Amino acid sequence: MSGSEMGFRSFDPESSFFSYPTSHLHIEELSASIVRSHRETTQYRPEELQALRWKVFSREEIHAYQSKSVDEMWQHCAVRLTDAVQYVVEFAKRIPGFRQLCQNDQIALLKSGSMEVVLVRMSRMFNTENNTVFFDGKFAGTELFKSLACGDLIAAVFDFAHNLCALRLTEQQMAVFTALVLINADRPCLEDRERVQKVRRDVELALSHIMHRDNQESLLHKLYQRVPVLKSLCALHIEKLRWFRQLYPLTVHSLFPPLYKELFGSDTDIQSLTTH
Ligand SMILES: O=C(C1CCS(=O)(=O)CC1)N1CC[C@](c2ccc(OCc3ccccc3)cc2)(S(=O)(=O)c2ccc(F)cc2)C1
Repeated sequence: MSGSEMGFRSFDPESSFFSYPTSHLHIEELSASIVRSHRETTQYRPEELQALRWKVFSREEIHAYQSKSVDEMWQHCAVRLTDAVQYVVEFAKRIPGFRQLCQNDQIALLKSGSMEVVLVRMSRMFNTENNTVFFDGKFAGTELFKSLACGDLIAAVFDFAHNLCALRLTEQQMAVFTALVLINADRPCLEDRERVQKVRRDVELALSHIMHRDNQESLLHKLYQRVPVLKSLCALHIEKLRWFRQLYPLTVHSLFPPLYKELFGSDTDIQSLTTH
């Protein structure tokens, strides 16, 4: 092992956090740990999705979804989104660097990043050949979501999933990319931004390492280009939620999952994430 691969730890008296040139071994271990966490916290494995790929909704089934009321369909998607977010919370908690952050910063990163990770994970569930996404056990096109009355959000969600799916990331690349989406030192309300940046730097090294190993470094800039689109998608979701909440305040208040309201509602403090 060369000197740089050994990586020498130097204790930084100012902080309890070792500041060391990241060793090659540390990055390999971090990548493996993130991939393992991803595998343990995705609701469907790639081979399962492959098998389901052509299982599409019938015209009658699509009609049934389109006949749902706006509030019923919104509630349905809110419940599914909350389910998916809970898997993202579990994924985050299993990322070595994430666990070492203070509780408030873990919550701040999840509040601003969990939806983005769901949207990235959604691209695994996308079929670019017929522009459908896995939903409620089968693959659905945008027309199925008509009763949500937010066609621009759905079109943008599908567009993002299609473009990312077309990059054909491996599960390992997807895993480390979602960790990078989550661990972002520019998020609002972070107490120890520097510490988040240190963890992020290692995840960035892990992603470069994996893309280099797979001979796909050309994908890196395409991946980084997708990040601002994620941000705009989440802003559009919040805007639509505000519109929906004005029309159906009681549905949001009494029928939406508490975690959904805490994450995406007005700035209420997040109880359920801390009790996890
Ligand atoms: O794909 C997942 C999961 C990803 C992680 S996983 O492990 O692969 C299991 C599946 N999703 C989980 C939830 C899903 C979701 C995606 C975006 C979304 O945007 C915000 C929103 C909220 C309320 C109304 C409209 C839009 C809400 C839910 S979904 O419901 O399937 C859904 C899908 C498409 C669509 F056009 C609208 C909803 C995507």
